[in-house]
Amino acid sequence: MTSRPPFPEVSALSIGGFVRDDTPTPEVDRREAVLASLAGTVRELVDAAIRTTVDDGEVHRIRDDLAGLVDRLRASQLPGPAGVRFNGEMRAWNWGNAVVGAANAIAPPLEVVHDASGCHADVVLGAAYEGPPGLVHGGVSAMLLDHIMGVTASAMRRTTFTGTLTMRYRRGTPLGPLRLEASIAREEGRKVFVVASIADADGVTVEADGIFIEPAGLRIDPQEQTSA
Ligand SMILES: CCCCCCCCCCCCCC(=O)SCCNC(=O)CCNC(=O)[C@H](O)C(C)(C)COP(=O)(O)OP(=O)(O)OC[C@H]1O[C@@H](n2cnc3c(N)ncnc32)[C@H](O)[C@@H]1OP(=O)(O)O
Repeated sequence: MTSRPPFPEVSALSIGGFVRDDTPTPEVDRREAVLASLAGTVRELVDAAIRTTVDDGEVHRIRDDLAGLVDRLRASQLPGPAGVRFNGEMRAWNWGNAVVGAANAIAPPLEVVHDASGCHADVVLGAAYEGPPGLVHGGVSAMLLDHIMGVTASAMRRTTFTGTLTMRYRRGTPLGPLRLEASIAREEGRKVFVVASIADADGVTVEADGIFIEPAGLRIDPQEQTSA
């Protein structure tokens, strides 16, 4: 669910940990849309479950119905997490990602947009992300900022890991519509210094700065990856 800037030459990319998978892009797009549709409904389910006031008997009947649906999904499963894959056109997909995964109902999902100064994302956080009453959980704020800062640091041309992440919670972040922004402050060798914020309609609620590091020896030429 991340918008893509123009691709650099494949040989210029550093994609440690990604798995080369030569599924054609139209097929990736088709399957992603199918799984996103399911995740959207599951996300609705999570919100509905949190906020339901139906009686106990109805809750138990719904639970039993859902257990049957889980069994149907379990009929064919990946052996582990979804991972991150990319094909020869550098179409990347990370359907299980906690923040942007198309198949992950836990992900809001964040739709990260690359812009002239870095990245931004508009998101609406509902009851599933609550910490203090009516406010976003501080760990959720950190998770979303970590992701958009990592995407900003990687700039779709290198792999960076979060080294240090510092948060300043200036005031409570209300559930509802929010805007995240991130930009690169400076770079020193393999270290990328990123600043970011979350804002509501009244201004910034959380500020973050982080050091994202391109690990030594993690540069992997995607041409050398075997199809999986
Ligand atoms: C097409 C491509 C698209 C890609 C899109 C991807 C988007 C993904 C978005 C995902 C977003 C989500 C993102 C996530 O969730 S990433 C998941 C959370 N992060 C981790 O799991 C990272 C775990 N740690 C490590 O892997 C290593 O320790 C790292 C990689 C961090 C460094 O290990 P490495 O062995 O390489 O380091 P080095 O010892 O050679 O030191 C190198 C320099 O760095 C300095 N340093 C070291 N550690 C830290 C530190 N903790 N803070 C500050 N600075 C540190 C050090 O002093 C030195 O500086 P200098 O002396 O040179 O000045």
